[in-house]
Amino acid sequence: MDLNDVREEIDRVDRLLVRLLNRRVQLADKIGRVKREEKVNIFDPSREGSLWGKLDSYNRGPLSGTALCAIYREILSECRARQGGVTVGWVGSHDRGSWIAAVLRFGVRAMFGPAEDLVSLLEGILQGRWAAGVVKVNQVVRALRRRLSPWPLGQGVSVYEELRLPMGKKKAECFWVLSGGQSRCGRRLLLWCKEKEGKELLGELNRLFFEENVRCLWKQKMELARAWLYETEFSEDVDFVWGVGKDLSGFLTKVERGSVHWLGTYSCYELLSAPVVEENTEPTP
Ligand SMILES: O=C(O)C(=O)C[C@]1(C(=O)O)C=C[C@@H](O)C=C1
Repeated sequence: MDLNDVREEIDRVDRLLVRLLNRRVQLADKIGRVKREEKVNIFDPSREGSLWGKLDSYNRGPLSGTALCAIYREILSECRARQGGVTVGWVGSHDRGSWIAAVLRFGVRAMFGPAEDLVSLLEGILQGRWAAGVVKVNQVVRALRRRLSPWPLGQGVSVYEELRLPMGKKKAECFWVLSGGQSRCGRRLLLWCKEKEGKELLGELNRLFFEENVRCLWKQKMELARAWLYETEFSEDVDFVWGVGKDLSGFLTKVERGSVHWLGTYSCYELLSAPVVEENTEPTP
């Protein structure tokens, strides 16, 4: 194989890619003009949610999903910036995890601002100061346990995505992307675990966090979970499908990719064992 021949081919592909990228940016500019005229928000989390699903289904490899995601993160970041830009709030000045997650989600062309706590983040989103917010799931859980803040769903702010940042070999830190409006994912919780555990955890979760806000559904069998998703996914009030259990994400990734609007998975045990932090015991920056 002649190296120069392959490099020439790469040059041709690069030229084409750059041309196509500019075409995409021009189309986003067009949308930006309409959005300005009609006073529509630049950041559209539902549209972006469906875009991630579509990209994944277009990708036949060998490009990895992670790489495709990283490339599109910056493409979208540029498109939003040209439309006027989005500001993203993040909670947790004492640890930079949420900020890193925010940059990894919104790219280098977004603007970022720290929020004192979850309540100020929710307020900032409601008041339009931030188009989106990123918060560690454990921080939401802690705030809920201290009854410091309302469950964000149904209060004018919704959870749109869950991000997982790998931390070490086996661990990952979970973050939520919040934004204004009603996300298309409902208020149902899909628990995916053994019957006995499921019943216990369901009771505990309801008692601790969700009260009347979230309808919980527990399914033990894959076929039932699938039937449940088909039956509910496009109905109005299903906005939030939250799976708990190890196998669920793999199953949905394979079977349902692109059709489930948003799905987060989290271990119930991690959630429930999150320490209750008393007032004034937060680590200081
Ligand atoms: O579809 C839109 O509303 C756009 O503005 C385009 C676009 C994109 O570049 O794909 C950009 C920003 C939005 O958050 C969603 C998608």
